[in-house]
Amino acid sequence: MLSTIDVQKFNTLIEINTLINSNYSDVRSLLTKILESATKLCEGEASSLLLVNKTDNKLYFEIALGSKGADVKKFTVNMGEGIAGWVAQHNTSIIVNDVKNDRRHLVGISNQIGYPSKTMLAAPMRIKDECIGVIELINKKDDKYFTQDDLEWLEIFANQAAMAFQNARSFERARDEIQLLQDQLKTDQGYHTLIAKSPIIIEKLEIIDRVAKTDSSVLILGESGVGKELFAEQIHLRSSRSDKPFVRVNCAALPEGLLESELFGHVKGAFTNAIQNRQGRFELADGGTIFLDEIGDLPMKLQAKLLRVIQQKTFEKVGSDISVTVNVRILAATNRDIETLVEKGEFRSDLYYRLNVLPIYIPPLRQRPEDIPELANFFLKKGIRETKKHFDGFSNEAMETLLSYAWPGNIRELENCIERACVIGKEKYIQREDLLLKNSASDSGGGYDEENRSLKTAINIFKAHYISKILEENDWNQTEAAKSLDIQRTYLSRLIKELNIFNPKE
Ligand SMILES: Nc1ncnc2c1ncn2[C@@H]1O[C@H](COP(=O)(O)OP(=O)(O)OP(=O)(O)O)[C@@H](O)[C@H]1O
Repeated sequence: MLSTIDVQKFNTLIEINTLINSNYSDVRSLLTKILESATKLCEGEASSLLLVNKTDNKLYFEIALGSKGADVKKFTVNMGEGIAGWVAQHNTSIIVNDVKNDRRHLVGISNQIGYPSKTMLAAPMRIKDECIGVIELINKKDDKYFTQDDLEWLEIFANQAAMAFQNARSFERARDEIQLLQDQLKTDQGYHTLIAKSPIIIEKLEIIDRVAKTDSSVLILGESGVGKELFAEQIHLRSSRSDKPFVRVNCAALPEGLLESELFGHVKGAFTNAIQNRQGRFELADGGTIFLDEIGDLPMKLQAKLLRVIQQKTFEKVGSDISVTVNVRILAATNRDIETLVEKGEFRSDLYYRLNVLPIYIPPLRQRPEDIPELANFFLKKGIRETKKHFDGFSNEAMETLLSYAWPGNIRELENCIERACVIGKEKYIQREDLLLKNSASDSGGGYDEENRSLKTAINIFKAHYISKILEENDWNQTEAAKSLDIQRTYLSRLIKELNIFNPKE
């Protein structure tokens, strides 16, 4: 008859099997669950799961449980070195109940983390007889010894882990491949992949879905680099015009004369270099969508012409008085404070109201940290493709830095940062140093890392955060912000300098 503990073990196995068959996508939590179960059922105090990296023939701690788990993860083990290395090299499981006197034991790691190993149990994770990793349990509870029975169970768990790992890896590879192909397809068609994970962006996409079905103009607002152009693409791609052209124009890129001809075209002889008739972007976009980026920089004269296109769908080419009629949906974007431009008389209010029928504000990256890991991994895959290097991801410290940085340049800055890290980083994980970022919570007031944990640093980080927030709420008007903060304006201005507070609108 089965004992209670066996029933518990069998139930755990069934539970793990169900998970393996249902949740391929999150391999880390699955492996953690397997390791936790093995540790609990074999009564270990601590445990690790190491994976073999064939490129450098080393074992990396993928998961480490127990009081010193976080410390262990910094180490790597050479093939054949230590008990885990021995198990990987010989592809055999072992019980070591007198670790101190076992030649294979790596004293270095135990000493450095201050966690003496007395007893150990280790089993290889095998796929088609090849060892791809090792599970090891450390110190049987209550100073007991590990038994043959424990070892047999650990082997079963190690097999489960190997199976889960293999399934998840194939799943991830297929998913990455699909994403890469989709991305390639989009790039070939001139579009970008939009990564969205945070609830706030998912909500924006839902709004965009609804907005896309209409023909109204849309004004997309947000700081530089937040992805306004990608949202414009989504509006077009989700609309009934998606099989028609999507034409982009940067209104700040050209001087007034050239921009007019670029937008509306010209006829032969309209100006010195007009040697033949030329279609403008509005005509090229006929039936589709035009995206006017940096609309806040559109010169007054062209603002009047644009207003007419919106109201009457007609315009004249430069040098012609014949009206051209087009059916174009207008999307516009700006990172400038357009309301202030209207107040100052630099942007026509009638055009603003026409464009602003459906305004969509894209929040800066610092307000949606959930997007950071997803975006970072997406750019990492692009970096891998371009540099042909093999990165498996980011070290924990690197990811913490990405998450705590303020990203004044938003996603564009993150993209550049990862691209650079792929070039300078060494396989197989991107390290914090490769990011070339100050490890700061707000790009201001100095970094906050292991060596720099003083109260003064923490206070400065808080001050920088808080002041940025108040400035943002007051549209970066220092007089107003100083009033809210109840300090002198001159003192605020000094703090801005001292704490390196950056105005993203400048
Ligand atoms: N959600 C996202 N997923 C993937 N890539 C993104 C995302 N958002 C932005 N990017 C990338 O970040 C970069 C900046 O995006 P984009 O040009 O759309 O920003 P913008 O808000 O229009 O900036 P600007 O105001 O300076 O014109 C681009 O390379 C874009 O592909």
